[in-house]
Amino acid sequence: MALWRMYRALPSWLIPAILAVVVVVLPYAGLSFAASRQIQLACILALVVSGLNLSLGYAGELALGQAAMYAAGAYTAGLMSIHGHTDIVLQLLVSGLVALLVGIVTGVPGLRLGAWSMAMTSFFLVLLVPDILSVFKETTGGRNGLSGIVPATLFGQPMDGTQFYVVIAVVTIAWFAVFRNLVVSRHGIAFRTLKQSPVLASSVGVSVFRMKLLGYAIGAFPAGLAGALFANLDLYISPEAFGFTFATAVLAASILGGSASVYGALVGAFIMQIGPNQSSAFQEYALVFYGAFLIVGGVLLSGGLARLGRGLVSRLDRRAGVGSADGSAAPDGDGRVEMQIGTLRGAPLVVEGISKKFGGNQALSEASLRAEPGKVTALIGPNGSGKTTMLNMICGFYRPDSGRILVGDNEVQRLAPYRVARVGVARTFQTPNIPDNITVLDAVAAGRYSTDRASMFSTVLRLPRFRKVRAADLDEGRRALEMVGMAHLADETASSLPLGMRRLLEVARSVVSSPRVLLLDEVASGLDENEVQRLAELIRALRDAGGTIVLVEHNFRLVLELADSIVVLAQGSVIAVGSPHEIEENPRVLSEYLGVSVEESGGRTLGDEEAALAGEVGQ
Ligand SMILES: Nc1ncnc2c1ncn2[C@@H]1O[C@H](COP(=O)(O)OP(=O)(O)OP(=O)(O)O)[C@@H](O)[C@H]1O
Repeated sequence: MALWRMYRALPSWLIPAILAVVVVVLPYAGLSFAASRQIQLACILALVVSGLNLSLGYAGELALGQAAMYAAGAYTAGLMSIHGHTDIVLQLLVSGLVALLVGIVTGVPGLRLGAWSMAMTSFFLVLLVPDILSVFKETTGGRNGLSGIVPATLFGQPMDGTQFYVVIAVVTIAWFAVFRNLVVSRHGIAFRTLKQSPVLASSVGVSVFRMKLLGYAIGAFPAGLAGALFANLDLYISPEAFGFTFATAVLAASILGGSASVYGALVGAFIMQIGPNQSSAFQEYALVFYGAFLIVGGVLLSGGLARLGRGLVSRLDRRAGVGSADGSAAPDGDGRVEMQIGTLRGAPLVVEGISKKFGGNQALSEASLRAEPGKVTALIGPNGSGKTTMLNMICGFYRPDSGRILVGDNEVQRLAPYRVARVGVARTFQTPNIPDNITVLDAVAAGRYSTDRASMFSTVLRLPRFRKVRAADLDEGRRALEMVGMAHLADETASSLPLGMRRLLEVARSVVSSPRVLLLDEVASGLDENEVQRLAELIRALRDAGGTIVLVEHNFRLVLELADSIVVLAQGSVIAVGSPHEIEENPRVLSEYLGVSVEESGGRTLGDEEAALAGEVGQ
C-alpha cells in the first residue's frame, strides 16, 4: 500500500510520458521488424479509435464513419505522394484537414436528422467507400488499389523504416496528449454533459448541434492522420483496408478499451492489433469474431477495460487512504451557509401574455410574470397548472404560441436554449441533472461554459488563454461551493452525492456564471429541515446580492418565508399576483390552490397546519 501511495503521489502525466519514451526508443533497442510493424499498426488503429471515442464515448453520438475518414486521409496522402508531395508533415496536415472536412460534410445531415440517422448515415458512408473509390478509379485505382506511393520524406530528407516508426509513434503520442487535454477541459466536460443530457448542456450555454458536430468532426482528424501514416507504411492502399471489417474492428477496440476513455482507445487498439489480428484463422473470420465480441463485450464489459481500471484504482485508493472518498462528510464550519456572494448583475424578467398549447391541452394562456433584481418572485400553483411549462419557455425549451419574454432589454422567446443561457438565464432542475463521472468542482464549473470563452485550439494546446479561463473556472467553482457549504466535497464524484447535496450543487452551478435571472425549480423538494433552512439562507443571500430569482416551489411555508412577490397559476392562467400576505388572504387562491373555502378561512391568514397542507396539496 505504501508503494501505491507513492505511485499516486506522482504527477499523473509521468507514467504515460515514460511509456511514450519507451515506445519511441524501442526500435533502437533491437525491436524485431514484425513487432515494430504491429506497434505501428496498433498506433494507427488507436488514432482511429480515439476519434470514435470522442464522438461516441464523450459526445454520445453513435457515429461510425471513422473508417471513411481514415480512407479519405489515406487516399489524400497517397495521391499527394504520387504527385510528388512526399513530405510527411504536409501530408499529415492535409489528410487530417480533408478528413475533418469529410466529417463536417457528412455529419451535418445526420446530426440534423437525429441520433439514429447519424448512425445510419455514417454507417452507409463506410459501405459506400469502395464504390466511391471505383467511381473515381482513374485517380484512385478503384478496386485494384493505389500503387506508386513513394517513401515519405521529412523536411526533404528520406526516412528509413526506423525513422518512420518514430514518426508514427510521435504523431500518436502528440495526438493523445491533445485528446487528453481536450477531454479534461471545459469542452470535454461539455461533451460529457451533452452525452448525458442535451437539456442540461443547452441550459449552460452549449449548442447541442454544434458540439455534436465538433465531436464528430474533431474525431475525424486523427482518422485522417492515421490514413496518411498507413498509406506511407505499406506504400499501397486498396478499398478493402477501409471497409466494414475495419469499421467493426474500430468499434470493437473502442468498446474493449472503454469508449469514454482516452487511454482506453490505446489499450483497446493494442489488444485488438497485437492479440487476435495475429492469427490467420482470426483474419479469415474477423467479422464473425468482431460481431461476437461486440455482443459479449457490450453486455459483459460495460465501460470496457477503462472502467475496470478505474474501479481498481478507486479500490486501491480506498485501501491506501488516498484522497477523502467519503461523500457524506460534514459541511464546513457549523453547517451554516458561508455567504460570500459578490454582487449579482440581476436583470428584470418580464413575461408578457404567453400562451402555449400542447395538442388540445392549453398548458398556459395569456400568462404574465414580472421578476425584479434583488427580489424573490415565487411561482406557485397546483400540479399541472403550467409552472414548469413557464420555466421551459423562459429557458427557450418551448416556444410560446404568443406573447413576449424579456430579460433586461433582450427578447428571448424565439431564441434557442443555449442562446437564452448566454443571455444570462440559469436554472436548476426538478430532478437534479448531474453528469456521471465528474467531480463536484467540475460539475459546478460547467455552469461557466458560456462565460469567458476559450477556443478548442487554445484548449488543446494549453495556451495562456486556456490557462486563464481554467483558473477562473476553478476559482469561481470553489467560491460557489463555499457559498453552498460544499467546498469540502470538491473532489468527490458529483453524481454519487445525496439528493440534498445534489440540489445545492445545482444551485452552485447556476450561480457560478453570475446569471442575470436565476430559475429555481422545486429546489426544496426532498430536502430535510436543515437542508431547507440552508437553502433558504442561500436564496436570501442571492437576493440580497442583487439576483433576480424565480422560485417554483410547492413548499408553501418556504414560499411565504422567502418570496417578495407571488404569482399563482391555475389551469394555465395567472389567478393572483401579490405579496405573501395578499396571497395568503386571496379567496381565489385559498379555494383553487389550497382547497380551503372562503367561509372556512373566514378571511384570516393561513395557520402553520394549513400552510403545510398547502405544501402537500401542491406535491
Ligand atoms: N411536452 C409536453 N407535451 C404535452 N403536454 C405537456 C408537455 N409539457 C407539459 N404539458 C402539459 O401542460 C400542462 C402543464 O404542465 P406543467 O408541467 O407545466 O405543470 P406544473 O405546474 O409544472 O406541474 P408540476 O407541479 O406537477 O410540475 C399539463 O397538463 C401537462 O400535462
